[in-house]
Amino acid sequence: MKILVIGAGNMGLTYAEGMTTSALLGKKKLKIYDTDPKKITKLKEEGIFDVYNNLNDCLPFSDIVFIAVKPYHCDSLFSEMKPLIKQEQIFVSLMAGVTIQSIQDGLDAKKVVRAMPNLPAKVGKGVTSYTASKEVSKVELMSIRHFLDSTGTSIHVETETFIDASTGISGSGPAYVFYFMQSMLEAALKMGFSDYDSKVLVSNTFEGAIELFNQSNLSPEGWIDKVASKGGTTQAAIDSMEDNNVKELIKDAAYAAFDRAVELGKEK
Ligand SMILES: NC(=O)C1=CN([C@@H]2O[C@H](COP(=O)(O)OP(=O)(O)OC[C@H]3O[C@@H](n4cnc5c(N)ncnc54)[C@H](OP(=O)(O)O)[C@@H]3O)[C@@H](O)[C@H]2O)C=CC1
Ligand SMILES: O=C(O)[C@@H]1CCC=N1
Repeated sequence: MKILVIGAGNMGLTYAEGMTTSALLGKKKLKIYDTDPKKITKLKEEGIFDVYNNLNDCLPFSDIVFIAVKPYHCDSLFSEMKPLIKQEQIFVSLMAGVTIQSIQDGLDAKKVVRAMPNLPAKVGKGVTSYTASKEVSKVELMSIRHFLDSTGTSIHVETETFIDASTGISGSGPAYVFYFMQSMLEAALKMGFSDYDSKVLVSNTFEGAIELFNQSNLSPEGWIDKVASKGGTTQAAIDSMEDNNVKELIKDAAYAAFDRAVELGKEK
Protein backbone atom coordinates (compact mmCIF):
# COMPACT_ATOMS: atom_id res chain seq x y z
CA MET A 1 0.00 0.00 0.00
CA LYS A 2 1.35 3.44 -0.96
CA ILE A 3 0.95 6.10 1.70
CA LEU A 4 1.55 9.82 1.36
CA VAL A 5 1.61 12.31 4.23
CA ILE A 6 1.11 15.96 3.28
CA GLY A 7 2.65 18.37 5.81
CA ALA A 8 5.82 17.35 7.68
CA GLY A 9 5.05 19.36 10.82
CA ASN A 10 4.37 18.28 14.41
CA MET A 11 1.48 15.99 13.57
CA GLY A 12 2.28 14.89 10.01
CA LEU A 13 5.81 13.85 10.87
CA THR A 14 4.70 12.17 14.09
CA TYR A 15 2.12 10.16 12.19
CA ALA A 16 4.56 9.37 9.38
CA GLU A 17 7.11 8.09 11.90
CA GLY A 18 4.49 5.89 13.60
CA MET A 19 3.27 4.44 10.33
CA THR A 20 6.74 3.39 9.11
CA THR A 21 6.35 0.33 11.37
CA SER A 22 3.22 -0.82 9.52
CA ALA A 23 3.28 -4.20 7.79
CA LEU A 24 0.77 -2.87 5.22
CA LEU A 25 3.49 -0.66 3.74
CA GLY A 26 5.34 -3.76 2.53
CA LYS A 27 8.85 -2.83 1.43
CA LYS A 28 7.78 0.61 0.24
CA LYS A 29 8.93 3.72 2.02
CA LEU A 30 6.27 6.11 3.16
CA LYS A 31 6.09 9.29 1.06
CA ILE A 32 6.08 12.71 2.65
CA TYR A 33 5.40 16.07 1.00
CA ASP A 34 6.01 19.55 2.38
CA THR A 35 6.59 23.01 0.95
CA ASP A 36 9.32 24.09 3.40
CA PRO A 37 12.74 23.70 1.67
CA LYS A 38 14.58 23.37 5.01
CA LYS A 39 12.34 20.51 6.15
CA ILE A 40 12.71 18.81 2.77
CA THR A 41 16.53 18.95 2.94
CA LYS A 42 16.62 17.61 6.51
CA LEU A 43 14.18 14.78 5.78
CA LYS A 44 16.10 13.78 2.66
CA GLU A 45 19.33 13.63 4.68
CA GLU A 46 17.67 11.40 7.28
CA GLY A 47 16.60 8.96 4.56
CA ILE A 48 13.61 7.46 6.43
CA PHE A 49 10.98 8.59 3.92
CA ASP A 50 10.64 9.25 0.20
CA VAL A 51 10.56 13.03 0.38
CA TYR A 52 8.81 15.29 -2.15
CA ASN A 53 8.43 19.01 -2.74
CA ASN A 54 6.21 18.58 -5.80
CA LEU A 55 2.72 17.09 -5.63
CA ASN A 56 2.85 15.85 -9.24
CA ASP A 57 5.58 13.39 -8.29
CA CYS A 58 3.82 11.79 -5.34
CA LEU A 59 0.06 12.40 -5.15
CA PRO A 60 -1.02 10.44 -8.26
CA PHE A 61 1.00 7.42 -7.06
CA SER A 62 -0.54 7.08 -3.58
CA ASP A 63 -3.44 4.95 -2.30
CA ILE A 64 -4.00 6.71 1.02
CA VAL A 65 -3.22 10.39 1.55
CA PHE A 66 -2.94 11.84 5.06
CA ILE A 67 -3.45 15.61 5.19
CA ALA A 68 -1.71 17.37 8.08
CA VAL A 69 -1.46 21.05 7.20
CA LYS A 70 -3.00 23.83 9.28
CA PRO A 71 -6.72 24.30 8.57
CA TYR A 72 -6.12 27.76 7.03
CA HIS A 73 -3.72 26.24 4.47
CA CYS A 74 -6.16 23.61 3.24
CA ASP A 75 -8.03 25.64 0.61
CA SER A 76 -4.91 26.49 -1.39
CA LEU A 77 -3.63 22.93 -0.91
CA PHE A 78 -6.95 21.47 -2.15
CA SER A 79 -6.81 23.58 -5.34
CA GLU A 80 -3.32 22.23 -6.05
CA MET A 81 -4.37 18.65 -5.32
CA LYS A 82 -7.69 18.63 -7.17
CA PRO A 83 -6.40 18.12 -10.76
CA LEU A 84 -4.15 15.25 -9.61
CA ILE A 85 -6.45 13.05 -7.57
CA LYS A 86 -8.17 9.76 -8.44
CA GLN A 87 -11.61 8.69 -7.18
CA GLU A 88 -10.29 5.45 -5.64
CA GLN A 89 -7.83 7.31 -3.39
CA ILE A 90 -8.69 7.72 0.29
CA PHE A 91 -7.98 11.05 1.98
CA VAL A 92 -7.46 11.04 5.74
CA SER A 93 -7.61 14.52 7.25
CA LEU A 94 -5.91 15.13 10.59
CA MET A 95 -6.96 18.79 10.51
CA ALA A 96 -9.01 20.28 13.33
CA GLY A 97 -12.46 21.46 12.33
CA VAL A 98 -12.31 20.91 8.57
CA THR A 99 -15.45 18.96 7.65
CA ILE A 100 -15.76 15.90 5.41
CA GLN A 101 -18.13 17.82 3.13
CA SER A 102 -15.64 20.66 2.61
CA ILE A 103 -12.84 18.16 1.89
CA GLN A 104 -15.06 16.34 -0.62
CA ASP A 105 -15.99 19.66 -2.24
CA GLY A 106 -12.44 21.02 -2.19
CA LEU A 107 -10.90 17.91 -3.75
CA ASP A 108 -13.87 16.68 -5.74
CA ALA A 109 -13.29 13.35 -3.98
CA LYS A 110 -15.66 10.93 -2.27
CA LYS A 111 -13.56 8.75 0.05
CA VAL A 112 -12.70 10.88 3.05
CA VAL A 113 -11.83 9.97 6.64
CA ARG A 114 -11.70 12.63 9.35
CA ALA A 115 -9.42 11.79 12.23
CA MET A 116 -8.39 13.66 15.36
CA PRO A 117 -5.05 12.43 16.69
CA ASN A 118 -2.92 13.75 19.53
CA LEU A 119 0.77 14.37 20.05
CA PRO A 120 1.62 11.39 22.33
CA ALA A 121 1.50 9.50 19.01
CA LYS A 122 5.19 10.48 18.99
CA VAL A 123 5.85 7.80 21.61
CA GLY A 124 3.25 5.31 20.36
CA LYS A 125 0.73 6.46 22.98
CA GLY A 126 -1.54 8.62 20.84
CA VAL A 127 -5.30 8.36 20.77
CA THR A 128 -7.17 9.08 17.54
CA SER A 129 -10.90 9.36 16.97
CA TYR A 130 -12.11 8.88 13.41
CA THR A 131 -15.18 8.77 11.19
CA ALA A 132 -15.62 8.33 7.46
CA SER A 133 -17.77 9.31 4.50
CA LYS A 134 -20.21 6.60 3.40
CA GLU A 135 -18.12 5.93 0.27
CA VAL A 136 -15.28 4.43 2.35
CA SER A 137 -15.89 0.66 2.55
CA LYS A 138 -15.61 -1.40 5.75
CA VAL A 139 -12.48 -3.11 4.43
CA GLU A 140 -10.88 0.23 3.53
CA LEU A 141 -11.76 1.57 6.97
CA MET A 142 -10.04 -1.44 8.55
CA SER A 143 -6.83 -0.57 6.69
CA ILE A 144 -7.12 3.04 7.81
CA ARG A 145 -7.66 1.93 11.40
CA HIS A 146 -4.55 -0.24 11.14
CA PHE A 147 -2.50 2.87 10.24
CA LEU A 148 -4.12 4.99 12.97
CA ASP A 149 -3.39 2.26 15.53
CA SER A 150 0.29 2.25 14.54
CA THR A 151 0.54 5.51 16.53
CA GLY A 152 -1.31 4.27 19.62
CA THR A 153 -4.99 3.49 19.89
CA SER A 154 -8.08 4.68 18.03
CA ILE A 155 -11.85 4.93 18.48
CA HIS A 156 -14.46 5.02 15.74
CA VAL A 157 -17.16 7.66 16.23
CA GLU A 158 -20.43 7.92 14.34
CA THR A 159 -20.56 11.65 13.66
CA GLU A 160 -18.23 14.56 13.02
CA THR A 161 -19.57 16.30 16.14
CA PHE A 162 -17.67 13.68 18.13
CA ILE A 163 -14.51 14.52 16.16
CA ASP A 164 -14.87 18.17 17.21
CA ALA A 165 -15.69 17.07 20.78
CA SER A 166 -12.64 14.79 20.95
CA THR A 167 -10.55 17.73 19.75
CA GLY A 168 -11.57 19.40 23.04
CA ILE A 169 -10.71 16.32 25.11
CA SER A 170 -7.82 14.38 23.55
CA GLY A 171 -6.60 16.43 20.55
CA SER A 172 -5.84 19.54 22.60
CA GLY A 173 -5.81 17.57 25.88
CA PRO A 174 -2.04 16.98 26.16
CA ALA A 175 -1.64 20.77 26.40
CA TYR A 176 -3.99 20.87 29.43
CA VAL A 177 -1.89 18.20 31.13
CA PHE A 178 1.31 20.15 30.32
CA TYR A 179 -0.35 23.29 31.71
CA PHE A 180 -1.01 21.49 34.99
CA MET A 181 2.56 20.14 34.99
CA GLN A 182 3.96 23.61 34.33
CA SER A 183 2.00 25.00 37.32
CA MET A 184 3.34 22.27 39.60
CA LEU A 185 6.89 22.76 38.30
CA GLU A 186 6.67 26.48 38.99
CA ALA A 187 5.39 25.77 42.53
CA ALA A 188 8.25 23.31 43.15
CA LEU A 189 10.83 25.83 41.93
CA LYS A 190 9.29 28.51 44.14
CA MET A 191 9.58 26.14 47.11
CA GLY A 192 13.33 25.97 46.41
CA PHE A 193 13.82 22.68 44.54
CA SER A 194 16.38 22.57 41.71
CA ASP A 195 15.22 22.30 38.07
CA TYR A 196 16.20 18.64 38.05
CA ASP A 197 14.50 17.73 41.32
CA SER A 198 11.35 19.67 40.35
CA LYS A 199 11.15 17.69 37.11
CA VAL A 200 11.66 14.35 38.90
CA LEU A 201 9.00 15.17 41.49
CA VAL A 202 6.42 16.36 38.96
CA SER A 203 6.92 13.85 36.14
CA ASN A 204 6.93 10.83 38.49
CA THR A 205 3.83 12.12 40.24
CA PHE A 206 1.98 12.26 36.91
CA GLU A 207 3.32 8.93 35.70
CA GLY A 208 2.52 7.16 38.98
CA ALA A 209 -1.00 8.58 39.18
CA ILE A 210 -1.78 7.53 35.59
CA GLU A 211 -0.43 4.03 36.25
CA LEU A 212 -2.62 3.70 39.37
CA PHE A 213 -5.66 4.90 37.43
CA ASN A 214 -5.01 2.51 34.52
CA GLN A 215 -4.47 -0.51 36.75
CA SER A 216 -7.73 -0.16 38.68
CA ASN A 217 -11.45 0.40 38.27
CA LEU A 218 -11.38 3.32 40.67
CA SER A 219 -12.48 6.76 39.42
CA PRO A 220 -10.16 9.76 39.81
CA GLU A 221 -12.42 10.90 42.67
CA GLY A 222 -11.96 7.50 44.33
CA TRP A 223 -8.19 7.90 44.10
CA ILE A 224 -8.38 11.45 45.49
CA ASP A 225 -10.10 9.97 48.56
CA LYS A 226 -7.23 7.51 48.99
CA VAL A 227 -4.63 10.31 48.92
CA ALA A 228 -6.53 12.75 51.10
CA SER A 229 -6.57 12.27 54.87
CA LYS A 230 -9.31 14.04 56.77
CA GLY A 231 -8.08 17.49 57.77
CA GLY A 232 -4.76 16.82 56.01
CA THR A 233 -2.60 18.43 53.33
CA THR A 234 -4.31 17.04 50.21
CA GLN A 235 -7.71 18.20 51.43
CA ALA A 236 -6.25 21.68 51.86
CA ALA A 237 -5.13 21.62 48.21
CA ILE A 238 -8.41 20.19 46.90
CA ASP A 239 -10.41 22.71 48.95
CA SER A 240 -8.32 25.50 47.45
CA MET A 241 -9.05 24.21 43.92
CA GLU A 242 -12.77 23.76 44.66
CA ASP A 243 -12.98 27.28 46.18
CA ASN A 244 -11.42 28.60 42.96
CA ASN A 245 -13.76 26.59 40.73
CA VAL A 246 -10.81 24.89 38.98
CA LYS A 247 -12.85 21.85 37.86
CA GLU A 248 -15.48 24.02 36.17
CA LEU A 249 -12.78 26.14 34.56
CA ILE A 250 -11.11 23.05 33.09
CA LYS A 251 -14.46 21.90 31.69
CA ASP A 252 -14.96 25.36 30.20
CA ALA A 253 -11.52 25.12 28.59
CA ALA A 254 -12.36 21.75 26.97
CA TYR A 255 -15.59 23.27 25.62
CA ALA A 256 -13.66 26.32 24.33
CA ALA A 257 -11.52 23.94 22.24
CA PHE A 258 -14.60 22.00 21.07
CA ASP A 259 -16.32 25.26 20.04
CA ARG A 260 -13.17 26.49 18.32
CA ALA A 261 -13.00 23.26 16.27
CA VAL A 262 -16.56 23.85 15.05
CA GLU A 263 -15.69 27.48 14.30
CA LEU A 264 -12.54 26.50 12.35
CA GLY A 265 -14.69 24.32 10.12
CA LYS A 266 -16.88 27.32 9.28
CA GLU A 267 -13.97 29.76 8.86
CA LYS A 268 -11.73 27.97 6.44
N1 LIG B 1 -0.08 19.54 16.81
C1 LIG B 1 -1.01 18.76 17.36
O1 LIG B 1 -0.89 18.31 18.52
C2 LIG B 1 -2.22 18.38 16.57
C3 LIG B 1 -2.46 18.89 15.31
N2 LIG B 1 -3.57 18.50 14.61
C4 LIG B 1 -3.81 19.03 13.28
O2 LIG B 1 -2.71 18.73 12.46
C5 LIG B 1 -2.55 19.74 11.48
C6 LIG B 1 -1.11 20.17 11.43
O3 LIG B 1 -0.76 20.72 12.69
P1 LIG B 1 0.75 20.82 13.12
O4 LIG B 1 1.47 19.60 12.68
O5 LIG B 1 0.75 21.17 14.55
O6 LIG B 1 1.21 22.06 12.22
P2 LIG B 1 2.67 22.38 11.65
O7 LIG B 1 2.65 23.82 11.27
O8 LIG B 1 3.70 21.90 12.61
O9 LIG B 1 2.77 21.49 10.34
C7 LIG B 1 2.17 21.77 9.11
C8 LIG B 1 3.20 21.54 8.02
O10 LIG B 1 2.55 21.65 6.75
C9 LIG B 1 3.36 22.48 5.93
N3 LIG B 1 2.54 23.07 4.87
C10 LIG B 1 1.86 24.24 4.86
N4 LIG B 1 1.21 24.39 3.68
C11 LIG B 1 1.49 23.29 2.95
C12 LIG B 1 1.11 22.86 1.63
N5 LIG B 1 0.31 23.59 0.86
N6 LIG B 1 1.57 21.68 1.20
C13 LIG B 1 2.38 20.92 1.99
N7 LIG B 1 2.79 21.27 3.23
C14 LIG B 1 2.33 22.45 3.70
C15 LIG B 1 3.93 23.49 6.89
O11 LIG B 1 5.02 24.19 6.34
P3 LIG B 1 5.31 25.69 6.90
O12 LIG B 1 5.81 25.51 8.29
O13 LIG B 1 6.33 26.21 5.94
O14 LIG B 1 3.99 26.42 6.84
C16 LIG B 1 4.33 22.57 8.04
O15 LIG B 1 5.54 21.91 7.80
C17 LIG B 1 -3.48 20.88 11.84
O16 LIG B 1 -4.55 20.92 10.93
C18 LIG B 1 -3.96 20.55 13.24
O17 LIG B 1 -5.30 20.93 13.45
C19 LIG B 1 -4.47 17.60 15.12
C20 LIG B 1 -4.29 17.08 16.36
C21 LIG B 1 -3.16 17.41 17.19
O1 LIG C 1 -4.45 23.49 18.48
C1 LIG C 1 -4.94 23.00 17.47
O2 LIG C 1 -5.72 23.65 16.74
C2 LIG C 1 -4.58 21.59 17.08
C3 LIG C 1 -5.77 20.68 17.06
C4 LIG C 1 -5.68 19.83 18.29
C5 LIG C 1 -4.34 20.09 18.79
N1 LIG C 1 -3.72 21.00 18.09
